[in-house]
Amino acid sequence: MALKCGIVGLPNVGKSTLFNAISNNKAEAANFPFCTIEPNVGVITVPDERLRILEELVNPQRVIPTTMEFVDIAGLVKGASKGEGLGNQFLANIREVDAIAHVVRCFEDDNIVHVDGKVDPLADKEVIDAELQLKDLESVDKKILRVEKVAKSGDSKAKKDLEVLKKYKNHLESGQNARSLEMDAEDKKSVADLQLLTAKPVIYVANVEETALPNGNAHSNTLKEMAAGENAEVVVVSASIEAQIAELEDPDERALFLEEYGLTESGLNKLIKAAYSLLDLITYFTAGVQEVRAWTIKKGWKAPQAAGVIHTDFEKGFIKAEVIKLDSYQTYKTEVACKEAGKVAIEGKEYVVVDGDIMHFRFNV
Ligand SMILES: Nc1ncnc2c1ncn2[C@@H]1O[C@H](COP(=O)(O)OP(=O)(O)OP(=O)(O)O)[C@@H](O)[C@H]1O
Ligand SMILES: [Mg+2]
Repeated sequence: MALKCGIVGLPNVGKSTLFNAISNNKAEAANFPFCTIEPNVGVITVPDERLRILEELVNPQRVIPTTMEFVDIAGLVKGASKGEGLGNQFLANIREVDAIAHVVRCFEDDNIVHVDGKVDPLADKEVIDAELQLKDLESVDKKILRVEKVAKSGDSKAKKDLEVLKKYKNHLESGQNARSLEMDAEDKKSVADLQLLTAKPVIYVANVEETALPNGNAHSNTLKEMAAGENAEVVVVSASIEAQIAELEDPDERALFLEEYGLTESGLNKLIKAAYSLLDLITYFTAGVQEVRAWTIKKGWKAPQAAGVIHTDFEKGFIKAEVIKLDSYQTYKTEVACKEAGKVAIEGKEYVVVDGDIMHFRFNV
């Protein structure tokens, strides 16, 4: 289940700098099985302190974190929805991602050209939003044309679709993003096939100058105020610093570097984690002497479905799951000791996996 987060924004705002930092992370995770990489896609590991805790307890041969993909989508400009600056191609790239990291320039630097002449995070954000909205409007209009005919013939599903589509049309035409339209899950089905760009969950990345770390500057604060109104998160990073951090291989050196900038964690890590939870993803672990491993599932998944991420046979032949909580593992140190202390729960098909569960599946093939 590869989660893709697209890096979107105006040209020259720091997207590639950020992406390069991410790609360096990918090189670090090079011992990964099954990662095919396209030139514009970086497969990165999802940072998780719990893996280190498990590693110390279990002392396995290898530790395998879970991964996520970042896609560097080239800069969008005004008119992108009309094909300006290869816009259509880039917009098609956005269609394929699950979440959007919207990079907004918040750094002042006269040497770095801003496409619209001045640093103005809200105006920049609106340019991007408007292009995505126009593209969505195009999708909605096309579907309206199709559905209208069927609706006229009295088809009740088409009538309902039409009603929902018109709501989206009005919403988009008033300059708003599809994600802010309140719709129940049933109604949303009428637009699900369109994969609306502005319906995708978004995180804003405020790219500030390094002297503005750790808390950001006036520009990033403006962005935060805006984002609060959208219930969206803002991650403050300095892309150029992130690139430097990514080049440091020694964790101690990294920690020192971060400390110098008053940071406890790299902006990239924060961004990855934020993207992960934005998509309602959670992690469970398997822990054995051969391998300690993190697995990604969606919040709310039951044990058999979660087991299926490891192997389809695990899902098909699911019998039971043994579940240990991380704090029990930390207290009792081994699986055997956990068992003796009654801290291994035996769960059935209806068990909803909780973030951080350490799972052992029993199955039949
Ligand atoms: N936080 C920052 N502070 C100062 N300069 C920065 C910062 N982030 C990026 N830059 C500089 O901004 C310039 C543009 O960065 P970059 O190439 O990453 O932008 P981009 O968004 O990928 O542009 P494009 O859409 O054209 O590919 C680079 O010279 C980079 O070093
Ligand atoms: Mg670039």
